[in-house]
Amino acid sequence: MYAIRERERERVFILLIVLFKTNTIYFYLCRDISQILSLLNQRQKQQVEPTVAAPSPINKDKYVELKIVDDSKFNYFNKQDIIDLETKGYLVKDQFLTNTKDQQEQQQLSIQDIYLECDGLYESKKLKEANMSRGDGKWNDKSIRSDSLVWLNKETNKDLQEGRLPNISKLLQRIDNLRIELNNTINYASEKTQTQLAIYPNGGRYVKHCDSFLGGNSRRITIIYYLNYEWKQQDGGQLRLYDGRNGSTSDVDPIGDRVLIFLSEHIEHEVLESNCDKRMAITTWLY
Ligand SMILES: O=C(O)CCC(=O)C(=O)O
Ligand SMILES: [Fe+2]
Repeated sequence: MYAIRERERERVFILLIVLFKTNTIYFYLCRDISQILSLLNQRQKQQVEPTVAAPSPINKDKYVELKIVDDSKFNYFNKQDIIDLETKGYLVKDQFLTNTKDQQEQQQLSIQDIYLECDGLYESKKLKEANMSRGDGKWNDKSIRSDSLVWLNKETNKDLQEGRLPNISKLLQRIDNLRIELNNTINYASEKTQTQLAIYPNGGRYVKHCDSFLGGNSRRITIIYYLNYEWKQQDGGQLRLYDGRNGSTSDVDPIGDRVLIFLSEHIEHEVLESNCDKRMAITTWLY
């Protein structure tokens, strides 16, 4: 009798030890999982503000100093545009395709034809989901950046090289004329460019960011050509521009045939939620 009780006590004791140990293991497991979760959380927070702050303006009135050296070369731009770029950091030009002094240019191109070519690229799956990169990290999170894109650089894009995108090619030439005009009128000295087509699906957005990193690449000007020629207010997808000096914001509607130009290094911006089927824009960066 006594021996049986002794054995039972032993069993209970062993059971208690086992329970204690499994609890300990459970405790450590929980601790590790919560550490992993908090690390993931921290990373997610970093993703929401993925860029370093934009550099300060040279003074409170001007982001940069742009000096007009030859105003006879103005075609798309005028003196006020240059002042806007210096002081507000951005400017908007509407009816881009027809608003040129060049008579021939006015006739040549229709936004519908450009849109159709872009849509063709999308439908033939030439666009890839965009990544965000910062330092050596790369993220792909739809709630942060939801567009898909294709690079439209002549050096690398076969469709452009082989003449399959005649309307887009003409548009790119017009956009490049802006670069040449800046070089001629304000000595901008920009030789290198980079261009992409980006399409946002319904519900898409791109959180606040800066196109150029301090001490990183050297994108100086962002030129965006909007393609939604039937855009309506309820389609949303405005580009919110932040004024780093006083925190004020300006929302630019992504209206078709509109060109938005801003200082890549200074103007932080955010694509607000888009509610149309495909929000399309072609963006060129001047280096
Ligand atoms: O499409 C836009 O309005 C801006 C897109 C943008 O900010 C970007 O691609 O860096
Ligand atoms: Fe951007």
